[in-house]
Amino acid sequence: MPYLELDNVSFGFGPVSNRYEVLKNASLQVARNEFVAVIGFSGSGKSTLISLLAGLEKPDSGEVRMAGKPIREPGPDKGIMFQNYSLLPWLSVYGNIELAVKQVFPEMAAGERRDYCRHYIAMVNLAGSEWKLPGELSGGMRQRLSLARTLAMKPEVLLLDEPLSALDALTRSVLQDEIIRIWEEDRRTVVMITNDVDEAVIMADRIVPLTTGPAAAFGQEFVVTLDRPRERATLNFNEEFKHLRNEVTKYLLRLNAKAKVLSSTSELPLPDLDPVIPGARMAMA
Ligand SMILES: Nc1ncnc2c1ncn2[C@@H]1O[C@H](COP(=O)(O)OP(=O)(O)OP(=O)(O)O)[C@@H](O)[C@H]1O
Repeated sequence: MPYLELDNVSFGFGPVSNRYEVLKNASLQVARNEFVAVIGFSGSGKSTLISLLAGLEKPDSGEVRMAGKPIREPGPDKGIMFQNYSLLPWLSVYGNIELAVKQVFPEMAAGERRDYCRHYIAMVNLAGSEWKLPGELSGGMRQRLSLARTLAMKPEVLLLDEPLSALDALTRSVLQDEIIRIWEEDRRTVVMITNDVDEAVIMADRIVPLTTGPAAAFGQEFVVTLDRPRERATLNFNEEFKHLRNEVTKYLLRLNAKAKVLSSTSELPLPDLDPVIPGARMAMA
């Protein structure tokens, strides 16, 4: 049985009469402790997918399930990490983590909580910065803090919504390695949204493209069989890595080309308005 599942899910925004359909009949199955990367173009519905998996949105039809039960609301069993950090700016590194830990483990004794928070701060290499405010941290450090906070809540499922997209290439690769190192030590079920093919191949067990919207669904999936740990320095010379990267890229380009053809041949409904003629007086009813 899959651990996390989207079963024929459709979801849109707006009133029924004029609904913008983001996902249509989308189905995805994620095994327990699997690391799945969902890749897609901007606007295809990736963040919407994360909101559905987190229980922040409900499908119009179909069902989203975790461990066989419908997901009805957000909860600490589903940890989300957004690209914009969502940290509390008035709390220190330690304070941000402690607040989350207090919410999830209210019965934890003060001494144990201190050690627990420090453990996660050290895990993401932020020891020494624990009394700094988010505003005093670099973008990469904020992402680390956001990751530590999510992990400290011990969620069963990690939902990562383009967690590294705001970072420069170097910091991004350091954090990719860090997320993988932590995941390998303490495996969880992960769904990571990304728009970066290399990131998906380096990190994931499986890559699932989202077709271009509207009415997006999941396309052809790619299984990543590269051994772990994956050594970034040697991957560039690895034939399997290069082949997979090319295949995923080619597939995404085909999807994009198909979407362009469809949008150029589909008819656009125009509003039924009288043209405005410069200089003409408007008739008042
Ligand atoms: N609250 C909303 N109300 C109406 N439309 C929305 C809302 N949120 C998203 N959309 C629309 O739904 C579609 C999918 O949005 P979503 O944010 O899921 O895409 P995305 O793939 O995550 O995009 P990006 O990669 O640019 O962040 C877009 O066309 C967007 O305009």
